[in-house]
Amino acid sequence: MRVLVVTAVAAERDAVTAAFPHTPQEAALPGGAVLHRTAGFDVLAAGVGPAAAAAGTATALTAAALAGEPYGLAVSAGIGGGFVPGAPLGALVVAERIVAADLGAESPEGFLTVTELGFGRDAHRPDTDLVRAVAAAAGALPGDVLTVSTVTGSAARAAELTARHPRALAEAMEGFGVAEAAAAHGTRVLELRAVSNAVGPRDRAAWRIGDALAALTAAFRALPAALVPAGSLEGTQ
Ligand SMILES: O=C(O)c1cccc(C(=O)CC[C@H]2O[C@@H](n3cnc4c(=O)[nH]cnc43)[C@H](O)[C@@H]2O)c1
Repeated sequence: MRVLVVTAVAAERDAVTAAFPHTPQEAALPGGAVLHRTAGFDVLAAGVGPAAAAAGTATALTAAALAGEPYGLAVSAGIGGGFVPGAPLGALVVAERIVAADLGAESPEGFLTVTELGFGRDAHRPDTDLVRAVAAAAGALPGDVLTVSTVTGSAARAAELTARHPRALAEAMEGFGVAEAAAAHGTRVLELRAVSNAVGPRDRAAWRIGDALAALTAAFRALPAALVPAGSLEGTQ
């Protein structure tokens, strides 16, 4: 089975495909997005945010299903903000839970999750064995990864998220969208983030994007070893 990897931007997509020896083959999806296919992994730069991620993931999963070659796993991957001190710059984080951290409602008593409001779910829990295998193979830290629509830019917001999600190691903007689309197809999901910046007061000059992209490439070099025993790469080359 093949693996679908969904990133936000092209630089992240290219960091993933750089892990593999062959030049990726390009394949157009309905609607015009382009998959980069290599060594059992199809990588899609679907855009920034959960809506773009869900739309791109659903399109790729549907196209594969209609072609009679469904994916065995969808992976949300890219750079992300790390909560200090648990996830320093350059660290890799694999999601134990993929959490929609700002999907819900404010109330005088505090934030209400979409689950508390009675609609759908506010978190997906990837397969525990798969998470453990990826953590061991790639040297990734297991913890919660938050999906937010607005990048955290203040100490107060970082503290609020940490109080609400004490197991959070990273935040990014796409994981929950990928996970919702994967769940709709009955496809397993993972989220893998390389930490480019600390979650907190905005300081774009301090982002270490190059180091994080290099960590992402290293993680995907290690990933096949973790996925073969789990059956996600059987029958691929
Ligand atoms: O400017 C560049 O060269 C560049 C190269 C690769 C990626 C980027 C991005 O800006 C990616 C945006 C993407 O990154 C995630 N992200 C990173 N840090 C955070 C954060 O602190 N909070 C939330 N999201 C973060 C996010 O998933 C964005 O989609 C630029």
